[in-house]
Amino acid sequence: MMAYLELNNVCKTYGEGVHATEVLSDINLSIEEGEFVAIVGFTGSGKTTLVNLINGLLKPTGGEILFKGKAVSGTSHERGVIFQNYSLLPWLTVGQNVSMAVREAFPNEKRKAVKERVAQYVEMVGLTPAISKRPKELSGGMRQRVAVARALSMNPEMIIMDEPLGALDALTRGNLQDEILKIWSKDRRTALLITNDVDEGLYMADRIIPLRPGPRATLGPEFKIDIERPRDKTELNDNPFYKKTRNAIIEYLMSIGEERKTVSGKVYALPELSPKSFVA
Ligand SMILES: Nc1ncnc2c1ncn2[C@@H]1O[C@H](COP(=O)(O)OP(=O)(O)OP(=O)(O)O)[C@@H](O)[C@H]1O
Repeated sequence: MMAYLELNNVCKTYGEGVHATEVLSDINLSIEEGEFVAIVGFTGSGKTTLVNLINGLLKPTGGEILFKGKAVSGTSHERGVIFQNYSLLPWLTVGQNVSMAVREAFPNEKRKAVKERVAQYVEMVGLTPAISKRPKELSGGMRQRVAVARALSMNPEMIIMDEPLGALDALTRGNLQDEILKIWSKDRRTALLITNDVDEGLYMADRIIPLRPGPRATLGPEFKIDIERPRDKTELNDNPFYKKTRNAIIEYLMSIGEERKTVSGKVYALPELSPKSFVA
């Protein structure tokens, strides 16, 4: 069977000649429709580059990226991205930020239908009372909710998340994880989450794949997260499979971190690995 998203021997080099840096090297990834995959990577290892390649903002230097069997060329509303920095337009209200996306994705939709769709997604992320506010009047968590609403309002088949919750406090982060999971499980959109937080990946994904540190970053072995959904954070902490998998991933990340350090003399920041007390 053809995979839903497929990366075959994908490489990405920035610059040319002596200034060339191969950021990603030989990336092979295959995601099935409806799957939730998390890629856990080190800071600066090329996570955003990978997102932009899959999204179609960047072209691979080598290899191919197939979405539903066709080579990705440019961005598409079929793939919605939630960026790490919200990227809201500061002079527009919450409703207007979402509306812009809706009109772009559904150019033929009538005003009333657009308005209804905007209201629906703003409601979904619990921001109806703030619909007329501008980004500067919102907290970081609220802004990220707008970004989530905006990406989902375009009704993408696949949701790509580039460290979407990195800047948020633990409580807000937990709430938004749950909201994204709720939306994802409702119609099982294919989802790709890029994160530096192993626990976030363990809580949300079906599979975790480490991105080895760059330059020439490549994907490591996958870890399957065979834990029933919906998952309960408090129970997860006592789940032997969860503990075993978490340890295995962390051990793997630490070992490649050490390897790189001795190879390049450079220090790479590790993803968040410390044990966490989950907020229920
Ligand atoms: N347009 C560009 N030109 C040259 N080098 C670039 C460009 N974009 C990114 N890089 C380099 O590629 C490497 C990977 O960058 P990228 O932003 O993909 O990493 P990241 O894992 O998303 O980082 P972070 O965790 O800090 O967000 C970095 O060393 C960066 O300096």
